Amino acid sequence: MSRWIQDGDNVDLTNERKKATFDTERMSAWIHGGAEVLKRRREILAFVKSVDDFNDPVPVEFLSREERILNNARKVVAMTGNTDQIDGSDFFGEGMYYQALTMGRDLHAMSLHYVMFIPTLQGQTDDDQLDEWLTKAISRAVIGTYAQTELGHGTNLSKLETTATYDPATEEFVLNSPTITAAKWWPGGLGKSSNYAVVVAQLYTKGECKGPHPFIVQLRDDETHIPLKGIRLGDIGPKLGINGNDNGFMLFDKVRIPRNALLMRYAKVKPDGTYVAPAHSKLGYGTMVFVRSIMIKDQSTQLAAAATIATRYAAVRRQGEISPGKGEVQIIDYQTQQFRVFPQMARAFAFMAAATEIRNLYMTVTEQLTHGNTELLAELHVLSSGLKSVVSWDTAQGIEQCRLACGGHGYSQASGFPEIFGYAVGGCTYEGENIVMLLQVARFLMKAAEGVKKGTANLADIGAYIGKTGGKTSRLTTHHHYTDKDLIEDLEHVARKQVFRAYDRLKKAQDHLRPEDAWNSVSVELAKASRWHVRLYLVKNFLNKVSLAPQDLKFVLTDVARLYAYDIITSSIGAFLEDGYMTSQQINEVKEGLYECLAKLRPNAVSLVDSWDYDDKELKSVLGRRDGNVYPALLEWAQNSQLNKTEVLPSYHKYLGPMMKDARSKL
Ligand SMILES: Cc1cc2nc3c(=O)[nH]c(=O)nc-3n(C[C@H](O)[C@H](O)[C@H](O)COP(=O)(O)OP(=O)(O)OC[C@H]3O[C@@H](n4cnc5c(N)ncnc54)[C@H](O)[C@@H]3O)c2cc1C
Repeated sequence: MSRWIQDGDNVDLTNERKKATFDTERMSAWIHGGAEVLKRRREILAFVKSVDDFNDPVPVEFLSREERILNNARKVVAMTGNTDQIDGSDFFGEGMYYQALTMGRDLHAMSLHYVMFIPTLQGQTDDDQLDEWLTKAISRAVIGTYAQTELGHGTNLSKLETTATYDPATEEFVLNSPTITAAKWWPGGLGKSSNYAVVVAQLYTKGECKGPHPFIVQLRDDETHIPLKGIRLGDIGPKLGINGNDNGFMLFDKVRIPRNALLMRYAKVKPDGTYVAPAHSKLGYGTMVFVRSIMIKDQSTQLAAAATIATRYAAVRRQGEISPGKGEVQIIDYQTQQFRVFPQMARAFAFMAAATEIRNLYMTVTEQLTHGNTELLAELHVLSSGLKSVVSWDTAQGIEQCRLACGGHGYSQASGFPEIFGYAVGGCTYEGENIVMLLQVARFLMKAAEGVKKGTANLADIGAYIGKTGGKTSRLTTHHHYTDKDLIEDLEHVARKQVFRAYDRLKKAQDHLRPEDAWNSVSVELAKASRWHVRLYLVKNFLNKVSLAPQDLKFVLTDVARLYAYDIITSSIGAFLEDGYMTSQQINEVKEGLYECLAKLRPNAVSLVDSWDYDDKELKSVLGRRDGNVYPALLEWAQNSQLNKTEVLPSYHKYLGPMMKDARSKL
């Protein structure tokens, strides 16, 4: 390697960092919730880096699936020995950082254990069950997963086919998969790792079906780990991403489980088979809401990682010329490049701000529920469903934009993008398919619109704009005088208009169609209304958070927040023009504002992404290296390829060599 010296063109990122107009360290503290949290995060990172078992001997993208699963399992066990250092059960806080550093864009044998199994036990068991199961789960004496989805049904829970039929003679439930489509399909860690699961099955008692309920079920023998009699289990095979996880399938053949396997915090079955219904029909949704809430943080972290890679690489990479004779240009100086990458950075900031809010709301609701208060449950359900949908969607698209912005090297696994995308895009589907989630949000919006029309609406915070009467035209004059208040009013106008457009169309359709058909016939408009509702929330929340930021950070954060909002407006120009609410001149003003933000963010870009404080070990991207020393690192990374371990591949000897030899002999 020493024979070839470094190309003098390679950019030292320290020069980029000197251009920043703010203090990166202070920005990092602001992002992470204070200097103390940032310090703790760094301590954890330093600790994890110091333990050999947490590190990957070779980059995981070079491993087979089995090797990846083994690699992850080793880290899980290393984590067990260090739980006093790292509490992996706190997925809002340190657990998340831990995830990011050690497993990153993969899930491991115990991911579902922490994200779904333990939270379900905490949320759905009665006191006796909690005593029995939580200690075992937290100590890792058992590894659990969450098995709800089936081969035939995921979204439509009411049509799940797995049955749990109560037998009062033995005080047991009989778990059964009557058909192939009843096979549980997808649960993380089910294929080979977990020995327990929360299984969702249709509860039958006294000849009546009471709908889907959660049961705790042992799947594998404690000693041998072989599936128990009557349970067929396996791995579902390779996927687009998350291949270090053994997502599994499972079929039951009349498996008997005790009565108290039913998680009985809300619904109960008495020994004689009498069913006791939960006090509130939505109480069982707690775990889903929890996971959706943490997903906002998780997704924003993935988009931030992608934006970090694309921004740093854009500062390193030189291509083409702007002024002849002045040498090749850092691609970050092209406006088109800024237009592609900076909005992704802005989105990641906006999503992180929302993640903090939704976390706080989740905590409040959980506290209220312990006192039997369900007042905010619906709001949390709507907000978490809508945010989950919009954020995961925009994250997936944003990652792809970042990848494209890195040209050919973005296509290499060395960039990190394939792993990031493969992981993040799964979030569009699990925990509620995105469109289905938007349609759930739309139910709330249609109810709110109905209330406004009838004068009975009682709209708190997030839905209040639906009941407002806004101006007929935008107040925007020039982008220099475009206040946060004006901007929010403009977005509120479009969101409100879409809510009532969907509502009016729904009402019209209901005149001649059955309610379900009417709903389906306007569902594209309904989903649109939900998207606007969520985007409005994201902008409002971000602007508000920025308005409370320290003065020295506020300048640059305002550019970031404005870019986020302007990008939303300029991506949907028609919505602002169609009813004459804005003129094309006003839209041009927004565009000017956007271009100005790009130019203002250019000198701050590298430092802004630095503020997320990713360590190279976390980022796992050759292109996104903190020191910008991309090219030698790419050559070194490629040496990991199995194909480079031999001078000539056996395939040459077996197929290609003889073919060419034969062809040569015939010339
Ligand atoms: C990476 C990954 C991990 C997963 N982990 C788990 C796990 O640990 N445990 C578990 O139980 N499950 C898990 N799942 C399954 C996941 O929860 C389901 O895939 C998800 O709920 C969607 O259900 P589905 O696959 O049946 O999609 P479908 O519902 O069949 O969706 C297919 C299409 O139909 C549309 N559609 C469906 N219903 C409607 C409707 N009512 N109105 C309009 N359009 C509709 C959807 O929008 C979508 O476009 C995982 C999935 C993935 C991808």
